Amino acid sequence: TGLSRPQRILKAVQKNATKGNPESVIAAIDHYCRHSEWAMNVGDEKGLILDSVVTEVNPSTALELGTYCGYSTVRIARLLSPGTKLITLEFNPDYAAIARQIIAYAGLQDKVILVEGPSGDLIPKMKQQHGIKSFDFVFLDHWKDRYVPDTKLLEECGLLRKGSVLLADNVICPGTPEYLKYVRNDPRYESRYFKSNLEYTKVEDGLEKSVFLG
Ligand SMILES: CCc1ncnc2c1ncn2[C@@H]1O[C@H](/C=C/CNC(=O)c2cc(-c3ccc(F)cc3)cc(O)c2O)[C@@H](O)[C@H]1O
Ligand SMILES: [Mg+2]
Repeated sequence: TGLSRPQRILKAVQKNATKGNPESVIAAIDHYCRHSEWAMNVGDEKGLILDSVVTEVNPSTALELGTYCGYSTVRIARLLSPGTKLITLEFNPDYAAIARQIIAYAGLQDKVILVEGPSGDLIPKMKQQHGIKSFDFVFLDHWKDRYVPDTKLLEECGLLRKGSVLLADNVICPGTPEYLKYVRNDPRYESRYFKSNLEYTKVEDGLEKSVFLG
């Protein structure tokens, strides 16, 4: 049945981007997904908000839930200071295989640890497997009904500290009503909504930035 969408995205990167140049990888994916076929990357518009939050936090430890093709993985990893790593969790082995190639094409393989498996199983192993004390920054972009359980799991595992920043994609479209209620009503979080548009469309979507107050 031919190539999968992630495989077609990888081909667009190999055809149009320059090896070792993350900006060109990002541009190649955005051009392909805007002009050829839509895909659920955070995209260029919300990507600028992601960039600004990552730059502001300048995390020593960062976690991404839901790698997909690695588009936001590349966006985040390209901004990290030397010696810091992004851990990204992906349970679909086919997507993980494509993402590894896209991350490597961008030359960012040394800044990214892609772990295959469901986040619910992997989060409790972060301390022991990767020597993580806590995460300075977490990007949530996986199944939308997993945002609340995984946030609670991060709290329970002691992986959030005073000042940890959670940034959640798609809080309007497809929407994460339970998550918005959770982070906006819980006094341990200071939340703010960044209005934007669903990737490659004019439909409203946005990112919710929530600072854990400890
Ligand atoms: C088990 C926990 C767990 N552990 C580890 N990896 C996990 C996981 N749960 C999921 N994954 C992986 O993450 C990615 C899924 C991401 C899910 N994202 C959207 O559904 C989405 C949809 C739209 C949209 C679609 C259609 C529309 F019409 C409008 C908007 C736009 C967006 O930006 C979106 O992010 C895949 O790689 C999964 O394999
Ligand atoms: Mg998303």
